[in-house]
Amino acid sequence: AVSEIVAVTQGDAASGRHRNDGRWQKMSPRTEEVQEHMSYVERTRQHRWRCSEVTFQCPEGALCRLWVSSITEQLQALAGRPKRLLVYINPFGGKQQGRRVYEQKVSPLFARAGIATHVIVTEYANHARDHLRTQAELDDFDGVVCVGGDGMFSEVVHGLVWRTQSDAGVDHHSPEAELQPCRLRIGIIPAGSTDCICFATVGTNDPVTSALHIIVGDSQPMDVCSVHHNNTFLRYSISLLGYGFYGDVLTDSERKRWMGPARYDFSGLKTFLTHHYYEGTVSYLPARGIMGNPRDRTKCRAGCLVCQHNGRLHQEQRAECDGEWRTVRGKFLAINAASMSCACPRSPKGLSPAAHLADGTTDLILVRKCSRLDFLRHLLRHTSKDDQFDLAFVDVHRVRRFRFTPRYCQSDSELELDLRENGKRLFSQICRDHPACGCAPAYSSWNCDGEILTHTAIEVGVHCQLIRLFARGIEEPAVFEDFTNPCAI
Ligand SMILES: Nc1ncnc2c1ncn2[C@@H]1O[C@H](COP(=O)(O)OP(=O)(O)OP(=O)(O)O)[C@@H](O)[C@H]1O
Repeated sequence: AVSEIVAVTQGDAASGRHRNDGRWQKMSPRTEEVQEHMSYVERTRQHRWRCSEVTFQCPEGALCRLWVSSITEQLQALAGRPKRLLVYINPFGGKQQGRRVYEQKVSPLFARAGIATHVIVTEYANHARDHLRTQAELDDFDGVVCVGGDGMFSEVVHGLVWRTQSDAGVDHHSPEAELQPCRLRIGIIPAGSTDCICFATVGTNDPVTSALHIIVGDSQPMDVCSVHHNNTFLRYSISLLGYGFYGDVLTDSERKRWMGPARYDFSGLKTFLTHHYYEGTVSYLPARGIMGNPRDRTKCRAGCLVCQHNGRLHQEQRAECDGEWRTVRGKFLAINAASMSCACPRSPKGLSPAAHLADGTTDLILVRKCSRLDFLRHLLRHTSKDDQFDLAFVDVHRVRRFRFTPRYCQSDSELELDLRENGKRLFSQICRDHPACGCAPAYSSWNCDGEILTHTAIEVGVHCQLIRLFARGIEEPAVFEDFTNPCAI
């Protein structure tokens, strides 16, 4: 298909650039012949794309020129293809190969496709975010590309969403604000350590594949959650918000950066053994009248009908967003909000296998206090074919908004009521206020896409299809279905 051609150029058979390996090459080379070189997308294993080349021999220069100009015209008429890109490279992401990856694998492809670039190598954390917020001349570009990992992608999302709201005069602090969708698409050239967003939107973390998705002008809408505390904006989340287990794992692993990637397994095991639970109140607004539910076993894939249908509903019936809030109080080992499946090679099914990238909802998973053994059963089901939500102490709800208040933040009158209901709680409350006594801490932290939030009492709203990526979703159903890896939790 024309849409998967990268570029065509005219060569000269006599120039020494003559290639004899084109699959459709029919004519015997003659010195007066001219050649047309065509580069195109070829699919290989595991969602990887390659840029392959075919050479056509043409006996007449005029005919060849006609071919080249006609195909080039068709390529230029493809509306979604970017012509000018703003590129941010994190030289320190992952294995610190961002610069090399871009220069050797990506930049030559962009040049071949006739894409002009403005490249900025970041000098400090949040450089890309701050540049996008204030200085970047966004009108000059068709997209923003980040070379790095999920942290770098998050920076670009924060910069671009902030700038879009600021330009449109939207107050992003208000949890109820209707945010403006971003005009520019975002491309991710994976050069991080986890590349979770690439796995979710492309199916692999291969720089050439991502570059080709950018060149052909793919577009994958994505929801973004905004996280607030007391009507103040805290952060955006694209993949996972986790309190309790995943918050504690992150807090502990941050203290052990010197261990390298092994720190996640170490902190995971330690947090599991510690088995802390946290009291609090979760309120949520269920997503009503939409297609799909968290346990229907459908997977979000390229051209996802659930995302298309629910995205349309969201656009047409904004009133649906007002419904009845529900409240759950209790002791939780984990509270997770998964805005996408969060599947990656380490966790083949992900936290919520049927979650969607762009349906305007997040899957709120509540794991209530249970025994260590039961919690282990729940965790192990993330790597098996069994339903991880089919357990008495686990609830999952597809929601549009939610709030969490840890118990120590509850109002005095609520605490008093609790104390009257159960005198024993007085002792536990005293312990919480005096952690020196060695009992369990009263509160955990929120893990927001790998960053620790500064507040525990939060309000979260999902913004349907707020951003678009240069991606198309995973093309086939089978991906990372390797349930043999016991570490994949
Ligand atoms: N020049 C820089 N110096 C220091 N830190 C930077 C610089 N540029 C970006 N950063 C920060 O580095 C952090 C990590 O980068 P990145 O996400 O690219 O890699 P990673 O953490 O190894 O991968 P992943 O996020 O996929 O695990 C980001 O949060 C980003 O804000």
